[in-house]
Amino acid sequence: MLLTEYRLDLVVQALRSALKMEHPADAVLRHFFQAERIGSNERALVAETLFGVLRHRLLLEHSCTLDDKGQATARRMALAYWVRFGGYNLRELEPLLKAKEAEWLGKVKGVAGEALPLSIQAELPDWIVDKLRPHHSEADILALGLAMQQPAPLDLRVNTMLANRNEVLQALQSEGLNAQATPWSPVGIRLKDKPALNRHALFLTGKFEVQDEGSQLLGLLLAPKRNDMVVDFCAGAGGKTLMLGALMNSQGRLYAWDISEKRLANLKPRLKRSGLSNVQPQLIAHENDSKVKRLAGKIDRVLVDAPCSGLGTLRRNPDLKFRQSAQSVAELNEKQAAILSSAARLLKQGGRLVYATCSVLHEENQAIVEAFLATHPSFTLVPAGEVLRQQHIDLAMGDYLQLTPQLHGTDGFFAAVLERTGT
Ligand SMILES: C[S@@+](CC[C@H](N)C(=O)[O-])C[C@H]1O[C@@H](n2cnc3c(N)ncnc32)[C@H](O)[C@@H]1O
Repeated sequence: MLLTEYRLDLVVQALRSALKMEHPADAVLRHFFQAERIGSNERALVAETLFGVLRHRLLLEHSCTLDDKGQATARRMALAYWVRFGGYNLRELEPLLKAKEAEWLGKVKGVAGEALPLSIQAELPDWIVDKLRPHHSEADILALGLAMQQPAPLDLRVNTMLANRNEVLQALQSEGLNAQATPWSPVGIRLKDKPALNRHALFLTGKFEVQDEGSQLLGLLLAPKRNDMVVDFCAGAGGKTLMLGALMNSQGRLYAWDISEKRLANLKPRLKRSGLSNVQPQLIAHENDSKVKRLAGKIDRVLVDAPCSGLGTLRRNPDLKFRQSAQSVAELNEKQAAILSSAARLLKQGGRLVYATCSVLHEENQAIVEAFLATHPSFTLVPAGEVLRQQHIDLAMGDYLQLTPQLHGTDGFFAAVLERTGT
């Protein structure tokens, strides 16, 4: 796309807001597009550059120190991004450049990435590298960081209440879309490109929903049965609730709880499309809400999709690594432990709970589960690998489900399967 002063100016305006990190990048972009009525080419350029800059922010900031100006302004970050990652050459940028910028950008192009510190190569701030180091090799941290710099594909889940995977797959392929069955989830479809699907007839009629394959595997680990009583404790807008409801064939009862009225409201239209009639969305005040006491010991399956740092979703939300911090993770850890121990009260003997996050940090994952097991002797860890085998899913895992983009092509997910074996 031709780069003009006008287009650069739009990009700089959007980036200035995003780089403040006061709001999530996708919200910044939404507000920007509402305020600026711009053409589709400009929208694509602004979105691509904004997310690209956030993905590569550490290297770009380093690049901004390579001349005597040294400042990482929105303009310089955008120019450096275009030269280094956007596929533009200096000649294409020339008409936009001020004195000495061409010289500086020549240096940016030549930076040898391999010689930079791990944090910059992996595009993970120091506080995240520090948290990963005790549990991962440097090579693994780098592989994770590099995989998180790639945009994610678009995964769909076929709603088995209304369609089967082949039918949806064939329909999408016949429209010329590059669609493949996902490797592990039997109800998933992966699209290589990211077409806008929110007006697609199969979406509007509830035959598919957008859901990462990793998230689908969490539902398959919980494996609710048709007439079970199930609680989705942190249901949000219901990404996983809808899958659980379909796995139950719209039978039994599925409570979708959350403390956020807004998120539960977003579940309503999705629920309507899905054709499910076994889901009951309910607002709870906090994890010790009286509803927990009322249903204690009565529930067959509980999903705790805990609030977390979201660091497993950096492909989609690259700004999270700058919006979270060691302190916010510590606060989340307290919440995660409190939610897990309260939710566990719901289970009847023999019942199953899945604790899950979309984080790659040990302290949000294994550490929470280990501390729970140490203080709750009536619960036993069931190896996730074993549950996957029972579900005929050919994915090798040990005690925990641990998914990463570099190994599995999914977002980063963690899950532990716990069973109430005692009273
Ligand atoms: C990871 S998100 C859930 C995403 C959702 N399960 C999905 O698949 O779309 C975590 C959710 O936990 C909710 N939450 C936070 N604190 C909670 C609490 N104390 N009890 C229940 N839900 C809580 C948040 O509002 C948020 O919607």
